[in-house]
Amino acid sequence: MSFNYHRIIIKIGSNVLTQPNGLPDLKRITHLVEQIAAIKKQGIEVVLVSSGAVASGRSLITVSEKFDAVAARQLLASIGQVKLINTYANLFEKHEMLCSQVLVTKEDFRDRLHYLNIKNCLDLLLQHQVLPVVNENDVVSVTELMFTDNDELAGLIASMLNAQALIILTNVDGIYDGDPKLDTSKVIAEINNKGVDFSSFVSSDRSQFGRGGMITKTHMAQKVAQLGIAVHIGNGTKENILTDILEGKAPHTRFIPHKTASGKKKWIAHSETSATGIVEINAGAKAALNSSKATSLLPVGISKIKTDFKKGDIIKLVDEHNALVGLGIAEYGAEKAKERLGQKNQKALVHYDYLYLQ
Ligand SMILES: Nc1ncnc2c1ncn2[C@@H]1O[C@H](COP(=O)(O)OP(=O)(O)O)[C@@H](O)[C@H]1O
Ligand SMILES: N[C@@H](CCC(=O)OP(=O)(O)O)C(=O)O
Repeated sequence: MSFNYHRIIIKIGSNVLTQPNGLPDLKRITHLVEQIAAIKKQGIEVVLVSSGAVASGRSLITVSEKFDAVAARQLLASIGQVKLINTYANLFEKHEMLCSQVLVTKEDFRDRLHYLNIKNCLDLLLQHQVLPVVNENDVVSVTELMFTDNDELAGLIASMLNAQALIILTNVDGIYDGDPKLDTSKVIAEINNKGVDFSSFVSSDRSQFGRGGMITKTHMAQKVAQLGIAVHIGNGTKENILTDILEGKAPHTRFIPHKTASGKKKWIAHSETSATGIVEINAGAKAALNSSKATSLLPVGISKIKTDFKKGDIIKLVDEHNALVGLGIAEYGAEKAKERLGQKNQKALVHYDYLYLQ
């Protein structure tokens, strides 16, 4: 089955771009650029989220063991990003294409204003037929402010730009139903329903240079597919993988997209770290919100206002075990919410249109 997209996000992991010795694999990067150029020539808009700065840095400098991991990553990424982006610029120039560098940190998405600032810039680049090459800026983003990895960043970009698909290239054929190293394990071709428990067959093992692992990939892929964006996970080391995935020829894992969510819901879905308030909802409200009927969060379903928040803030909805149920925009502040706690016939605290369910 081939796919007819007009805007896609392509994420390439470190292990696809590097040889086993950690040096950049120029032959493979060249082949991937050829494929991306061919896709762009079909009129498909592409944003590339590329790891590999740290890996490129390793090919240029040796870091003494005495430096901690954060400092080493900053040093390697600062040096390596120059080499990485220059490699892309020179290779795309051969196809008469212009690429650009977009380095971001999680902080750049902290509120709607900053989020829209990045969105506007990426939209402008695409309008000018430029290929944005996005990467997390490891030089300035420190541990607590970092994305888990570029999979998370790629999922955010796909949602922000209302892409039809996110293609994630890693060093295995897709998500296996067991340990990928075992012959008995098979690639799962399609994943449809949210809430699949991947922990029974996705291990926390990461590839040699990967940062997030398959667990972060699957969680991000489920969230993005739930927002209405198809997610394809395939093997970036295979010949013609990108064009073959689009033509439905390559074995890989596809997360089937659900109903397309609004732009606002997509933003809310990626705003957990900027949430200020936390409200605990009761079992009845949890069941109602997760039913097929569009339901707002009413005060009658709230059991506790756990933290302060203002009207318009992003708030977390948690259950009695403090597990995240969803995120939403508060229609009024915590004080008013406390006054209305448990009451019937009161205005919704979170309207359905501004509610994202995990
Ligand atoms: N069930 C699974 N299916 C596929 N890969 C898995 C699974 N469980 C763990 N993995 C590991 O996840 C790795 C890919 O994730 P990661 O290291 O983050 O790569 P990348 O650099 O592409 O982001 C694979 O190399 C594999 O070792
Ligand atoms: N900004 C980092 C990204 C690291 C990362 O997410 O790696 P991976 O898990 O291989 O996609 C770099 O360029 O090395």
